[in-house]
This record gives sequence, C-alpha cells and structure tokens, in this order.
Amino acid sequence: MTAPVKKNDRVTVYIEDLTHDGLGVGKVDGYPLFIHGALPQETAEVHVLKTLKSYGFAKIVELKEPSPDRVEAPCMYFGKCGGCQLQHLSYEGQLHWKENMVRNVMKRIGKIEAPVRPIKGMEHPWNYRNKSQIPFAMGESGPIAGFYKSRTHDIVDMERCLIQMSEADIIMANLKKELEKIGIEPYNETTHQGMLRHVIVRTGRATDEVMVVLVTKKRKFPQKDAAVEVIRKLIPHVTSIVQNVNSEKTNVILGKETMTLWGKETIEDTIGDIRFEISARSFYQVNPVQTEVLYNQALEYAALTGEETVIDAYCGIGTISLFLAKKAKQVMGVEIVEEAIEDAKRNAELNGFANTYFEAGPAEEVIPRWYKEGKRADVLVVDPPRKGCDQALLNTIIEYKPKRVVYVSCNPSTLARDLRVLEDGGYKTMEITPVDMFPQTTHVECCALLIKK
Ligand SMILES: C[S@@+](CC[C@H](N)C(=O)[O-])C[C@H]1O[C@@H](n2cnc3c(N)ncnc32)[C@H](O)[C@@H]1O
Repeated sequence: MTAPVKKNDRVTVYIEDLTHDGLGVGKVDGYPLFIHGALPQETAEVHVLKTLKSYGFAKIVELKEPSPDRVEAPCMYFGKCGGCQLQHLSYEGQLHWKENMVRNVMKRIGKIEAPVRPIKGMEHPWNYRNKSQIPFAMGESGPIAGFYKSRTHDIVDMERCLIQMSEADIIMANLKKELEKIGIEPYNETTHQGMLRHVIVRTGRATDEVMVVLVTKKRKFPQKDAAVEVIRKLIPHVTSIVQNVNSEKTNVILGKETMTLWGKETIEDTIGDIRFEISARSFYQVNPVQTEVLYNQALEYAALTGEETVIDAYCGIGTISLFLAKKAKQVMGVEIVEEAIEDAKRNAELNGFANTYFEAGPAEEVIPRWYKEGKRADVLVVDPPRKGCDQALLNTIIEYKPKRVVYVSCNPSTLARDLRVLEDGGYKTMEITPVDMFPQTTHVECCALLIKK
C-alpha cells in the first residue's frame, strides 16, 4: 500500500479506536494514522510526523470535535511519562474501552465466542500501585528519578505519581536530593558507570509495612549505613531496607543477589483474610484492592466444594493457591522463582494451611511430571506472565483433561491465543471477566473459565 499522506501533511481525521499503547487510530483512505493524545469518537486536524508502508504517526493540531469522555489529565507529567496512557479519558470511558477491547481481541485473535462479562472497575482509581520501580540517573544539574518516557530509557524527573502509593512519592521526590550528600552516584546505562540503578518501593496496603530495595551495580556498598539512615528518616515506618546487586548490562531491573541492610527480609500484606509475606524478588500483584476482586472471581470460577485437588500454575508466593485452599481438598502450586516458593511455603504455614504443596520449577516441566507420577487435578488455575502459557503446559492440560481450567491473564492477546489452543483441544470457554487492575493505563487483567467438553 502506498501511503496517501506524507510527512508534514495536515489532514482531518475521525478517530475510530485506540491502540494498545493508547494512541488514537484515524484512517485516511483506509491507511491508519496513529495519533498521540487522540481519543475514539474525536475529529481532529492532525500533522503527519512519519509514514511507513502500512501505517503512519501524527499529532493533533486542532481538536475539531472532542470526545464526550475527554477529561483534563490530572497529572502534570501526563504525556511525558510513559506510565499512564489514558488519564485524558474519563474512568468510565476507560472501562468501556477496556471491556470492548477484550471482546474484540477474543474474536479477532482467538475466534472465541464466549461472553465477555462487564469489567470490574475500581471505586477510587488512583494511588493503587503498591510497588514502584524508580530508575535513577545523573541529570544536567544533579541526580534525577522518575519513570521512563514512552518507548525510551529517558527518565522524566518526577516528584510524584498519582497512581502510586505515598511512600514511593517520598522516595521519588527526596532520595535524589540526598544522594550527593552521602556520596552515592546514580548509574549511567550508556557508560555502565555509577552505583544506584533503581530504587523499588513496596508497600503492604493492609499492614502499612514498607520495603525499599536499592538496586546497585556493585556488591561493595560503602555508603550503605548512610543510605539506611536517609531512608529511615524519609519513611519512619519503613520495615525493610534491602540491597539487590545487578552488575549486568541489561534492562532487567533485579539481579540475583539480595542482602537485607536493615529490618526484616520480607514485608507482609493481607488479601481478604489471608496474610502474605513477600520478599524482594517475588511477584505480588500491584493493585491490592483489585487483587481481591480478581481472586474472588477465580474462586467463583473454580466452583470448589471441598473435594477437589487444584493445581495453581505460575503461583508466585501462593496467593491464589491459599485463596483456593480454603475451599479445596488440596492445592499444589508451582512457580519458577525459588524465593517465591519459599514465601509460598511460609505463607501456607503462617495461615495454618496443611493442604498445600509447593514446588519450584518451570510449570511446563513440573506439571507433566506430576501427572506422570499419578497426581490428578480437578481444577487447574494458570496465571502466566504476559507471554502466556508455554505450549508444553497447554498440551499437558489437553492430554490430562482437568474438568475446569481457570485462566488468569494480564495480556488479552496471549489469553485469546491460548484459549483457542484449549478450545481446539476439547475445552469450551464459558465466560471471561475483565478486571481493571491498572486504571489510567491501557492494561487490563482477565479471568476466564473453561470447561472440558
Ligand atoms: C502474573 S504472575 C502470577 C503470580 C501469582 N499467581 C499471583 O497472582 O501473585 C506470573 C508468575 O509466573 C512466574 N513464572 C514465569 N515463568 C514461569 C514458568 N515457566 N513456570 C512457572 N512459573 C513461571 C513468575 O515468576 C510469576 O511469579
């Protein structure tokens, strides 16, 4: 296709949709233009920035007809920081878009006909993130800290973020000012010089416990006592200060080695009536309010009577496992991160569960082995990372036929792909419920129920 527009052209377009990155999509003779800041149902005069063979990019020059759902983005960094993409869309508009997006993705990618239920949104869709990973660097006039601009590694120097909890704001705004005083140099990604790469702040919403993780390039950290003192002053209720060492030239944030500098090794949080200990390298859902909503949905889909054996694949620190263990005969969880499995075992003990078993390893290897050893599951729950389930795990499900599969997913595209594989292997998707775990962003979580035909 030859582009009907070229760079620097001005055209008026009607915005039909949003991309997964939150860009408006308008078409000129069928040729899609991705438009920064534009919303569905808007008409805008746009300036073409770049054209490629099958699509181009443009920015708004004049908004001729705004969407009825357009609102003023409340964050001063919106548009610069890549963290949120939808603050200029009312929360109702965001929910509506996410629900429809899930519906469309299910049909387009998976040819899945199952009903998509109304999305479960939040009452107060702000300050929900219990974990922030804040990159540090040297700016023109001193250390800076914030989040990356969209699709770059350029840090927007920030003082606060409206979707994170207050402890992360305190670190973001103040720690950079203290670094020079105590002689800690921020890391430079290009030269691989410097010390402090990221600071991770994790808050237990229900307990108010706080963990601060300093990700350093080197293990040797002469200023560690000074750093501990500064952090304790900034957040007097901090309960854990941890150093993680990452010496690699990589975008991966955490390295393998973690040492406690001050306080406890883990923090605690509560979901429903279950307490969880969480260590620095373990996955834990970032929106604790909606986590309970999501897990209750998974529990409803699991339809447990007390007689079932459940496998929880990709179980993290055993959160879903323990939620289900209340109503199941037995739950077996598998997870690749060993520290998370240690957390899961401790969490089962902490909450007095005697009907759980956890094992560290790749789900796609451990679960087939369990089946070969004669272990059987009535209900199998999967909650994989964004790339979805490993094909070997899907094959195992199809071969061993658990009656119910509950699929929890943070990526509708890989969910739709995997549902298709399971449908072709003899399952029927009964329904899908989206849950808004990530307000103000384009991300959406889903919980799907499949039943063996
Ligand atoms: C989306 S998280 C879900 C964790 C947990 N269900 C929860 O709700 O907190 C996905 C988890 O899968 C783990 N993981 C990634 N690849 C894996 C694999 N091949 N086998 C088992 N676990 C894996 C990650 O470490 C992470 O803890």
